[in-house]
Parts: sequence; C-alpha cells; structure tokens
Amino acid sequence: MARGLPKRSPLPGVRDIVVVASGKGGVGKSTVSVNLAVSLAVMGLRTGLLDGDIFGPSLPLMMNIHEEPLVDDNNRIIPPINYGVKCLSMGLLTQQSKAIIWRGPLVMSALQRLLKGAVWEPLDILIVDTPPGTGDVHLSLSQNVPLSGVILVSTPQVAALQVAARGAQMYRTFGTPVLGLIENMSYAMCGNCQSRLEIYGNTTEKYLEQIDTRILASLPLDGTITGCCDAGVPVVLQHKTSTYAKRFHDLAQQIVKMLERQKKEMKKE
Ligand SMILES: Nc1ncnc2c1ncn2[C@@H]1O[C@H](COP(=O)(O)OP(=O)(O)OP(=O)(O)O)[C@@H](O)[C@H]1O
Repeated sequence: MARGLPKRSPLPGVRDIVVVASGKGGVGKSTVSVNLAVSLAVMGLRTGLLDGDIFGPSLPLMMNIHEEPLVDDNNRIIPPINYGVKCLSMGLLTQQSKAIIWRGPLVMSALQRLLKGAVWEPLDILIVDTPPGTGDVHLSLSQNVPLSGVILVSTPQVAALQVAARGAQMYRTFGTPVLGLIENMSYAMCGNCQSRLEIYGNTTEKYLEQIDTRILASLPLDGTITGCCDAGVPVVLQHKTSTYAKRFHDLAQQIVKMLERQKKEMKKE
C-alpha cells in the first residue's frame, strides 16, 4: 500500500472490486456496469453488482429487480439475484418515487451498509456503479475497501473526457489502477444512408495520452441499447448475437485477464 493511504479492509470472500466511474453524468456508467456484470456471470464468474449511485439509482430498472431485499439473522442484507448477478441498490431500500435528500455522512453510511452490511460472499468480482464526479461515494469507496481497478466511461466529447481525466487522477491518488476507458455513444449510424455520425465529436484519442490509458471498448449510440435498459433486460441477453453483446463479452474477458495479470505481478513483488 502506498504511504499515507488509509487502511482499507477487504470484503471477506470477495476477490476483486472494480469500480465503473465517469466525470460527467448520463454517459452510460450504469449501462456498462450492468452489461459487464452479466457478461462476467455468463463467463462463469460469481458476480455482484452494487449500485453506488445513492441519489439516482438505475440498477433496479436495468436489472429488473424491484423487491426489497431480505436480511439474515445477523441483520445482513441478502442481495437479490437476477440474470446470475447478485444486486444491491439504494433504490431497493427506499421507495423509488421518493427523492433522497442526504448529506455526506449519511451517504457514507448508506454505502457502508450496502458494501459491508450485505452478504456478498462468495464472489469472484463485485462491480460498483458510481455517481458522476469524484464526490463522497468515490472517496468513501477508495478509503474503505481495496479496489482492483477503475473503468472509466466517457462520451467522445471534450466536456466528458476532461472530467473523466480528473476522475482517473483521483483514483490513482488512492493507488487504484485505471484499467481503461469505455468510449460510449462514440457514433450513431444514419438510418437512411448508413453513414457514421460522430455526434459528440472525435476527441477521445487526444485525451488517452493525458489520462494515460487505452480504450477497452467503443459502443455506438443506438436505440436498441436504450430500449434494453428501459425494459430491464441487458442487451447482452436480449440480443445475444449482436455486436453489442460481443463487445461486452470482449470487455469482460479483457477485465478478467487484467486482474489475473495484476495478481501474478503482486505475487512476484
Ligand atoms: N450506447 C448507448 N446507446 C443508446 N442509449 C444509451 C447508450 N448508453 C447509455 N444509453 C442510455 O442513456 C441513458 C443514460 O445511461 P446510463 O444511465 O447508463 O448513464 P450513467 O452515466 O449511469 O448516468 P448517471 O450519471 O445518471 O448515473 C440511459 O437511458 C441509457 O439507456
């Protein structure tokens, strides 16, 4: 552990925790988290998905889980399972229509409850979807549990990439490796002439150097993806043979390989 960093305690029985983050909102973190988690489960990994977006949870909708979780005899929350993934979200613990108005310390304790007060084990990997920015949830995660890596999600526009770069810097400060960037909504296909429309521009390459990372996957802006999110069936399951499914499966394989490599290197040290 780097000098000066807070002491983190691992989640017992959880091998890797990987965070999905972005600077800007609405760029596709939850979409990536959900489809990555399901792809990892399809690969046979024991997978969990924690919705760390306390104020705007989208996991219940996207994973089609709506029942309030049960607790065990030790008052630990039992994450419900859908599509082979153990899921927890603040949206399952509060009435969905109620807006949450909380200050920082409450956010921290809600996250602690979801993270450490739940029966996640045994898991190979826990994917944590986060809110935009670098606020309380990101700090709390970074300070409390060892993170195996962060996956950044951004659209190819300057406004999103600039803040993604800041996010990368924050995670590195806490010693968390940046595994790579998902370029979401990279382009759209014109329905008439099938030409590629670069709606958000094409500036990702320029920022890769600044962020010091690489693209793990690029995904187009496509109504099929939106429709699957809204219908609560991840695109990797609804359209199993689509290029989207293939890209998410490739992404899952890349992440697994990176984490394996990381473990080997740590053993050598
Ligand atoms: N590649 C895509 N093509 C079409 N729609 C997409 C794509 N990626 C995400 N969306 C849609 O965009 C919306 C925002 O996506 P999502 O909720 O995943 O973003 P987010 O970064 O998690 O948002 P927030 O910052 O609010 O947490 C959703 O309605 C989702 O269905």
